[in-house]
Amino acid sequence: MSETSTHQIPGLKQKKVFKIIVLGDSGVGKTCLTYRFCEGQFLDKSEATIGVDFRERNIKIGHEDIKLQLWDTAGQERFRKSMVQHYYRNVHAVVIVYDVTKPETFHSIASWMQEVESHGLMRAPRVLVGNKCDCGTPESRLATTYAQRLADKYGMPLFETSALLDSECDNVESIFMTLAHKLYSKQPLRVVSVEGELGPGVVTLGRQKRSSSSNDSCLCS
Ligand SMILES: Nc1nc2c(ncn2[C@@H]2O[C@H](COP(=O)(O)OP(=O)(O)OP(=O)(O)O)[C@@H](O)[C@H]2O)c(=O)[nH]1
Repeated sequence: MSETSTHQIPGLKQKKVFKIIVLGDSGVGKTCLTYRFCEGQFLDKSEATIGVDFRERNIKIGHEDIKLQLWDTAGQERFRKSMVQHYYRNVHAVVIVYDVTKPETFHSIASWMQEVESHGLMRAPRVLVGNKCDCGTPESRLATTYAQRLADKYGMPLFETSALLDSECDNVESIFMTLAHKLYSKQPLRVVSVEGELGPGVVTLGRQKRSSSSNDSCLCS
């Protein structure tokens, strides 16, 4: 987990910043979830992330202003490559996402956990998210009890949701707010200066169009 550091520039307002990385196979909906949380709507034309996308949202906990930085990482190995070291620098919390209609994305969780562990983040707050609950039938979706067992094994809360449905907005909110509250209660954490300025080591490489025939996309409602 991230070390505490403070960058103080006289005269500038200081704000606590929590860096949260979002991991999971390609196409599970990481970008749409982070977009839903930061922009309050579904991202209609999501494209495969290259490297990492960066979004942030200011929240309030009690009377304190907090900035949540969400690092939406590429699920495709070829788009991750040497970027991985950047993702894991100064991370405070981790979100691991799978697609409830694609068991293979659930089975990948073990290897995502290994990656998290190899970067020394086993003690960082983590949550597991089953996305695309609007897709398929209850029978075709991965059973909650099954997912809950794995979440329990790794000691992380499970959220099942949909980035697509407006009615699930509060649920998406809970994912990140749960982490924010956990992090806040463990202060002190990294403090950075300057509204809206990205810190060092922040890299955004843009996005690649997701082809409409790509079988890792899903808009089934
Ligand atoms: N039905 C449905 N489709 C979704 C949902 N979330 C995302 N999608 C679709 O799933 C596809 C992939 O979404 P992304 O958010 O780009 O997936 P990602 O995990 O960021 O993918 P990478 O950037 O390749 O790692 C897109 O076509 C989205 O429109 C959801 O909750 N429900």
